Amino acid sequence: MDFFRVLSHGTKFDKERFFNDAVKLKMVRTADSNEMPGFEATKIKSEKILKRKREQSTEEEDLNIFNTPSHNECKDRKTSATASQDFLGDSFSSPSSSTMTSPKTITKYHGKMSDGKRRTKVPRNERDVHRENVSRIRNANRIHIWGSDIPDPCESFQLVSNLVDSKPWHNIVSCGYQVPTSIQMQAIPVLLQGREMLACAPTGSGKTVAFLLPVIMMLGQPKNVGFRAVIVVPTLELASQIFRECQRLSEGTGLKSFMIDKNDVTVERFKNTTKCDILITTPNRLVHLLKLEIISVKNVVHLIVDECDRLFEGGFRDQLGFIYSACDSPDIKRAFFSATCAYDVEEFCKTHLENPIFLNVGPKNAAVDLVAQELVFTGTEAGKLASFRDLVRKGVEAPILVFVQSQDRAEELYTELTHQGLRVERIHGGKSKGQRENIIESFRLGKIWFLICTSMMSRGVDFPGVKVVVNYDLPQSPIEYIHSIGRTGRAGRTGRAITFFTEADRDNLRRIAQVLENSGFPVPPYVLHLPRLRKAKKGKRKFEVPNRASILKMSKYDIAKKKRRLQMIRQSKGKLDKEEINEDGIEKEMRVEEKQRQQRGEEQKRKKKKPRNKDGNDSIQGSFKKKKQENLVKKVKAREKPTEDVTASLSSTSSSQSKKKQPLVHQNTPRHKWKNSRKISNNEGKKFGKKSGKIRDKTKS
Ligand SMILES: Nc1ncnc2c1ncn2[C@@H]1O[C@H](COP(=O)(O)OP(=O)(O)OP(=O)(O)O)[C@@H](O)[C@H]1O
Repeated sequence: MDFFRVLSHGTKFDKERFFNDAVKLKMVRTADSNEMPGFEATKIKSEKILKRKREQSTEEEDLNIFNTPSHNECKDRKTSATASQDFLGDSFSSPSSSTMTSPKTITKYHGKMSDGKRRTKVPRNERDVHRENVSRIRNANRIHIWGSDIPDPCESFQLVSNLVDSKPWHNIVSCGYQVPTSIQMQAIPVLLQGREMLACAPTGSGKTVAFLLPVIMMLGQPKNVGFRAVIVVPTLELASQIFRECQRLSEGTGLKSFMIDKNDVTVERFKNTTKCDILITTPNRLVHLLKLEIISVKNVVHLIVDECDRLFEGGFRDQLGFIYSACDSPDIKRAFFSATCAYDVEEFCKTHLENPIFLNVGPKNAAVDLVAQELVFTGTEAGKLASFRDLVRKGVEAPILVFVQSQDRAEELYTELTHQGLRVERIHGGKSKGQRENIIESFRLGKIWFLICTSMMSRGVDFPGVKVVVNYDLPQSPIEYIHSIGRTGRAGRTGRAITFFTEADRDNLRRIAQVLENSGFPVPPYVLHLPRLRKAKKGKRKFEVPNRASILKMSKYDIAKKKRRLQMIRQSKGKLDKEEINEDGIEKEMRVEEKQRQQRGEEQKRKKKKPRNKDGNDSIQGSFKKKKQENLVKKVKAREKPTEDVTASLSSTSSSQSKKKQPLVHQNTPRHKWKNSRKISNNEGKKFGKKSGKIRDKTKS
């Protein structure tokens, strides 16, 4: 019998059709069985049919989440899973099962049976009650799950096995997490059971804790054998955010986490990584290090891929494949997480994961319902800027994230908005790591109100305070849209998302409008009647971006002038504090500005403190005046001196000079003496320039 069970694991055994065989194999309870005396076999059979129908009606709802082409396959597997559960006996043996609603024997009126016989009141056993309880929790939390031998969800952190009073428990409490979110309720028990899974849950629903907590709990104590868990994410910003969260949750456990954040690949840097247990990285950096054989992932037993649908795109796909095959420990357990799920990922998980569990929270690929979404037609690019200014003028709650299509457009919008005196910054791939970190930190601290960013920031990054997201340029796909608006409305908070569109967005508009409509927000009817994008074009559009007119309203001359000015300012700052400017962080720049301001202030204070002269002049001015006067006196004296000398020498011989100045004397002096004096005065004119000549002329006249 056991051998038969093992052989038929996962297959469907039609107990209705082969009822007699099932009775022989003791797969169904009969009237003769000791467990349920007094019931006829036929009654049990009909009860089973009814029960299955009941289960199917609730479980079919769950299956709808996989309405991809693999839907039928999923359905078959689901039935087989249910069958295998029946076949293998009670599958609800997780620790939390005992803490569910206390089992009672309840009787229920089942209605008319399929064979037309009058219905009976059927006593329901412990297992039925338990199942109903589990599906009640799942339905209430919109948890849709598929797979075999699924553990029960846990409605509170206390119900997670071995968590209470452990170090991670204290960390959970100190983080202020009181109850698990929907994804945490189900994903934590699944991972703790050592199962492989694919999980999709809305943005901001706490997926990070959902995978970090079980990984930390299962790693237990540090072992000094190198990395035992690897978490792969698409961006550095997300990596550092998860690294921070990991450090918070693993505090006191002795586990060490490590993030590959620099391009520095020297062996020295990774020498001590054997003491680290959890590695958080972007795929390209890890692949690089693996190829250089600087680090090893041979002991990795937990591989977590966050934002998995993004990592299945473009160049990331090969890198992920490399990491996947490098983590080849026989005990490896893999889990894939994202807010949006792609068909490729599902197919991959179905074929490559071992007995996987598929988990979905809420409707598949939908925007988070706490965000109010708006579509705004702006006509042209100029209209966008006007609409944005209008938004600001009317009053919009900061901080605000503004998404644009490219780095260039981020720079252009930044230039335009800085004119308004808004506290704006931009962040994109063109910025260095240090700059990006500084900007994010300033944004978190509220020093920046408007952060202009590219799609690089649309995934995973958690700014709990962001109330409004503006899609200045329409995102390229509904998936990108869902992630970008998911930067607001996080962890149960509400938010607002405003999306601008122009005629250039004709191709993508319909698909994005569909997301709004599905969430119940108004969409102009004409948008929903736009022609569908052909499949071939749809694939291309992922990499094609609409040609948009420049955001800048200034002329090229003004832009060049402004650039020159900025350069000059930068250079002058560089002279002041070269080191700080080299880092080019906002805070540093602010500090430089602050320093300059302080210097200016001190100078002014010093000026104010200086004593003033009686006549109200500053002492400096007074002394300057004094000096000027002295100089003048000196000059005059210098000019006067030779004349005096001459007159003195003359006066010794004659008093012609005095006669010259006093014509009355002239008249009285003898003629020859006057002549001599005239001669001397002529010489004097030659000697001291025209002035004396002029004087002479005047005297002549
Ligand atoms: N149980 C909890 N109770 C309250 N807040 C929580 C809980 N778990 C996580 N959070 C908070 O929810 C916020 C979002 O979490 P997280 O970044 O993990 O979301 P996510 O699902 O990964 O989002 P995204 O899909 O955008 O990456 C964080 O600020 C986190 O601190």
